[in-house]
Amino acid sequence: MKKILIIDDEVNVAVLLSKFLTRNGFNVTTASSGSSGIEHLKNEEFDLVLCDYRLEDTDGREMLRLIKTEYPTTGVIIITGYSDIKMAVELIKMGAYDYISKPLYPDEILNTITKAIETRQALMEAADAPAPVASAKAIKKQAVSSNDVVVGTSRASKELFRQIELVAPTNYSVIILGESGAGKEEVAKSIHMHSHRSSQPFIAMDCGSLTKELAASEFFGHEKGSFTGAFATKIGHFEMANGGTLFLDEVGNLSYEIQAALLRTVQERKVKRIGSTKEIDLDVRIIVATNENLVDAINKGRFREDLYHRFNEFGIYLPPLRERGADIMLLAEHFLRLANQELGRNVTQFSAEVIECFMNYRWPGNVRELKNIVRRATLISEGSEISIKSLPLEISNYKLPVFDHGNQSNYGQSSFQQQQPQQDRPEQKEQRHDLKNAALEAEYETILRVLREVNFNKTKAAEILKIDRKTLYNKMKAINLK
Ligand SMILES: Nc1ncnc2c1ncn2[C@@H]1O[C@H](COP(=O)(O)OP(=O)(O)OP(=O)(O)O)[C@@H](O)[C@H]1O
Repeated sequence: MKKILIIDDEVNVAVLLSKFLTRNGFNVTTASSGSSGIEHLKNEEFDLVLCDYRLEDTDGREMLRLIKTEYPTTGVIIITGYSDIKMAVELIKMGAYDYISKPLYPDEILNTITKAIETRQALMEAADAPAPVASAKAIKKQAVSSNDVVVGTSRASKELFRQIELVAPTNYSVIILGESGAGKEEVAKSIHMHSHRSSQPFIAMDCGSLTKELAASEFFGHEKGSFTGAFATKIGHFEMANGGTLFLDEVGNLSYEIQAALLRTVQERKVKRIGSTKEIDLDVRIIVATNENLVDAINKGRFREDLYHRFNEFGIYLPPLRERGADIMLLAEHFLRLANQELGRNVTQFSAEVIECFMNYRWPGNVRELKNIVRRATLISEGSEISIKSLPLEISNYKLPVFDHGNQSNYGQSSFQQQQPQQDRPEQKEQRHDLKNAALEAEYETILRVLREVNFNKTKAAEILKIDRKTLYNKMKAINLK
């Protein structure tokens, strides 16, 4: 069970947070002052410290400095009031994993904590087992990295990493094209990690979940009182990424107006917070990702051609997982190691049948789907090997596509017939009847089913599930689908 230390002198906040996190499976200790927090840290090891910025006997900056020096592997998240956001950005640069602003929202807290713990795990694992993962040194250098990156051995991956190495040291803007879940954000992080900006921030924005109203303020920030609801000054993502890299995911979803404002900012290399007259100089490298061909979006009048050319100084195509043969098992083994660590299991291998299934399956959700399948299989496996019984039926029953007129395998042809799932196996039925997790399990299954139906297109999935994209995004993160 992951251990969290909450340091907050507002006892009500600490108690509420502690109850919430305990309900969500964490082992929580609270401290009402900086000094008692330090005592706890001396006595036991914590995965994460949640520390309020304003403490009576010290402050978040001092606590962070101390924790990073004495307990460098412990993650730190700072809790701030609205007016402390600028300070929070500096704290992140000093090594805090993230900050959470008050008022605190459960979804946000849980997501941030989960990511922070994943990062810690990834860093510790990188230190233990460097190959075939990118070197521990490279990963540690990029404090923003949330995962180890497996460098594939397939021809497609070798070409991909050649391109990453080629473009990383330059200041070129890059467009990464690839299916959902193929690892576009990981590619962006790798470019950042291999660039001279690696010690500076890497800021990722999911443009798909931005509403029109929010977008400008998220990109450019705003001054307190500049519009109704602007209760405090907000730093925009451009400003946060200054000196480093700004990664815009699903950039094709941005509205036309925001595209115009983006173009101006990129051309002028200056940003002004909404409601401010002060221009701030920018030195930001932009990397964008898309799962649709932006040229089609231009032809349909949804994407500005001038902005496209600004972004397209270098283009990288990230092939889908099904075209990256040898990488599949390399990634699967990596995710097995992560899952063992996370779940405290000792599953050491995949059965031959599982390997065959993995190599044949289409992986519409790409690396994200593989990660998720391996994690679930590790959880429900009883022995030291992942057997075919631990896979969902749509994967274990997946057969190689065949020609209509024969049974010769012909993967990727349009004339294939996919075999229908067989009856549920009794073992799987039993495993599903765990009442405690029934609601979560049902939500998980529904989200996963819908995502599969729409080839992991989050916008379409959110529409079908009748939730907004941001909520879907948060739920995917909470159940480890992101
Ligand atoms: N080479 C890799 N090594 C390790 N993990 C990877 C690799 N590629 C992808 N992943 C993992 O797979 C998941 C999906 O990757 P990522 O978020 O980068 O995909 P994406 O293409 O940006 O997805 P989306 O289009 O939905 O935003 C993440 O959990 C990521 O850590």
